[in-house]
Amino acid sequence: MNSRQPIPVVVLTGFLGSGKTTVLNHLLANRGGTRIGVVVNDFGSIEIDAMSVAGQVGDSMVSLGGGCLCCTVDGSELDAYLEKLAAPVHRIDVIVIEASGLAEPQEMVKMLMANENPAIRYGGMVQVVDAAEFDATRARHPETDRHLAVADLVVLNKTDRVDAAERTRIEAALGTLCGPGIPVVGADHGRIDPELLFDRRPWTETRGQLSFEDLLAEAAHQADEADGTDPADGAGHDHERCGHVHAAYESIEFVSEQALHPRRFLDFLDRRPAGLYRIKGFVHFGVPGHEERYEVHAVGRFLRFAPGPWGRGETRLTQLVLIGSGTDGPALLRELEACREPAPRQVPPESMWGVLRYVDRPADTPAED
Ligand SMILES: Nc1nc2c(ncn2[C@@H]2O[C@H](COP(=O)(O)OP(=O)(O)OP(=O)(O)O)[C@@H](O)[C@H]2O)c(=O)[nH]1
Repeated sequence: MNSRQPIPVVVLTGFLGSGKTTVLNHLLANRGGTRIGVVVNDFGSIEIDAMSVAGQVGDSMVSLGGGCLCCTVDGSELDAYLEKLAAPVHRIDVIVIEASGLAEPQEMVKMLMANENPAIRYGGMVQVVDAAEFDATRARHPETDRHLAVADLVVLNKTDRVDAAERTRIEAALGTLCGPGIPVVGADHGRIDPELLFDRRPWTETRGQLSFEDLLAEAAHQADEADGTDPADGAGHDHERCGHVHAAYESIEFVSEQALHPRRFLDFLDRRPAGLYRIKGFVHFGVPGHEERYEVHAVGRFLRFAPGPWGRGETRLTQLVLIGSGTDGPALLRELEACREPAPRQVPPESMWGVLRYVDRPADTPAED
């Protein structure tokens, strides 16, 4: 008999680029001995979020790319993964679902409420809000207010990007938009107290995180046994007709084995159209002295690069996901192709200066708790 309590499933939502992956990585890094099951839902088919989370914790999650979970017709794709994560053998304490930045939170909650698996229970919705983009996001998407009204906890993230008066103004606005008594927690780089989401176990009880390979192997096996369909293939999404926020957005992917020229790429970023709201991914410049993998994030006009090591044996690829509304996808791809550089070793290192202006210096980077 299973005497365990149902495992809470927490939904982490928030508009494109608000900081969901940053919050999730912070929780994973500060989980103590708690075992967290993670479901990451990327909008694009290149799973940048999944890669960013995996890099943080050593591949301990399930990734559902290629569309918003909220459009899954019957929720069975999600149910199958939750069932897998909730199996007693994994001894998971809490499951966190990072929704895509364009997901409809209410739909996700409905799907979880309808789940009849006694091993899990809905554990609440955390909405991440970008303080610097608060007004712009609400203007662009009036649905934001409706999403806030159903949140159980609001994380007002990127407080480092607004001054005290602006923060007070946003907190007051959130106070009226959120349900009565809903906590609004300010955060810089997603650093919230993990206890807000789950009871942290002491490190002495640590049993390690679940391996991604374990999950995939078992999921593939179950899919074979069922009807031969792959639960990770994103089937069932109907972005055109669902009427959700993401129906107005398109996602474009760019992959290049050739390096990108730093100046040409930065020019591309400087000229990016206003409708191209989000860019994320990894860039290979290959310029002498700058051979690292550069993670890039653009959120509205905000731009950051973060250099880091390539994984062992990892192919040096540029992989970008561009998400926008009313953008000309083929033209953007042509512009990116023109950024390719066949001889990066011959590119002078000072060509990187423009990129380096957007790298946070160590003093800017918050220390972990
Ligand atoms: N200045 C500042 N930047 C932040 C903060 N939190 C996150 N960022 C940066 O914002 C960018 C987007 O953060 P993510 O965590 O990837 O956002 P997300 O909500 O997961 O993005 P999507 O999955 O595309 O919706 C990254 O460059 C982060 O480093 C913060 O508190 N302050």
